[in-house]
Amino acid sequence: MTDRLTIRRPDDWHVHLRDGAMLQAVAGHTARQFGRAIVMPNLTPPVTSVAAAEAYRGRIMAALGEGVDFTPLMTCYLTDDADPAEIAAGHAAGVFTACKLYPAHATTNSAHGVTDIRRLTGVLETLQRIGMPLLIHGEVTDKAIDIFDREAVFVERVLTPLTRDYPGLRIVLEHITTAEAAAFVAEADHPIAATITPQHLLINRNAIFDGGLRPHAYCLPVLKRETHRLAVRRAAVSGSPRFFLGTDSAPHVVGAKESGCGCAGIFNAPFALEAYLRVFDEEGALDRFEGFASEHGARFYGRPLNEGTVTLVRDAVAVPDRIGTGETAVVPFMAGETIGWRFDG
Ligand SMILES: NC(=O)N[C@@H](CC(=O)O)C(=O)O
Ligand SMILES: [Zn+2]
Ligand SMILES: [Zn+2]
Repeated sequence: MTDRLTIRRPDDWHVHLRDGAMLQAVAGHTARQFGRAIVMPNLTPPVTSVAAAEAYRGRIMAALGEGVDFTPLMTCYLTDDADPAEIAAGHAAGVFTACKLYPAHATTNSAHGVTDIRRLTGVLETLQRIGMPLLIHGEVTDKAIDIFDREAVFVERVLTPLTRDYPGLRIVLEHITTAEAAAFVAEADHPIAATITPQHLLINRNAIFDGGLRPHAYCLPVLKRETHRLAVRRAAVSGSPRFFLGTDSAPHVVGAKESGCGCAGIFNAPFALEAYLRVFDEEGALDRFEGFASEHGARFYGRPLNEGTVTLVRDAVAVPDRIGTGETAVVPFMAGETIGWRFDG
């Protein structure tokens, strides 16, 4: 039995670092484990300009303080009026790493998102031409579609034609949750990849209703049934370079979760690597963990692999019930549970 695992320093290819007091509270958790992270732009207001992204990057670095070796990779939130010239300029200047497509009203802070992908023709042509990745929250927003089917329907109705119309467009389907999404990404004759969260690997939709309503297990795309969790797990440990780590760590203050209309989002940053490693351990795939955590994403994004390493040790680590106080009090993923691995730095 392997009791100690050292891998190249990993990256988080999908994270919400928020702003203000919450940014101060959570940024260090991500920077402690990861060398780089793709930072989601769904602030209020959203990050839609080069200037806003540069300012946000500055606030992230200020929150971390001096001497922290961490690179936030910034993204541009696409709206119906997104300007291809601004996006291309931001990419050329090294400010924008990717663009993020939120279908309007699909998830937290997506009210300014895209109402119809056909409005993005100029943007998509530009992204394809300059090789800039399009990151997608892949759910249809049609209220007539059952919430558990919205990702699979998105793959069929939106993603399939998108890959046909833009054969060179680099796409990351974010936080996949279904067998349909995993199969599409694995098999498509297209430059496409997917991020996978720890929660979609470790729990299924029963967790939302386990003895009562569990708001801290609620995220979007919503957890699916067990067969989907198993399909996503197989994809993660398959060794395919198209699947890589993206925590989707999405903190909401405890009162916003434990509410008559609780926010979607699971805060998993403090024990992210430990949670993922548990999955690879259970699957007998420890030898594939480094690819998933530290190599596949960097290669897809055309970035060098990180220097340096991190080490995880087999150990009983208790996840606290709550982290922080007041306006930054959050309940972490797996609160009150014990994880079998400890991050050793
Ligand atoms: N995943 C979530 O449930 N929530 C995210 C938004 C998102 O990634 O869709 C958030 O910003 O809170
Ligand atoms: Zn999302
Ligand atoms: Zn997210």
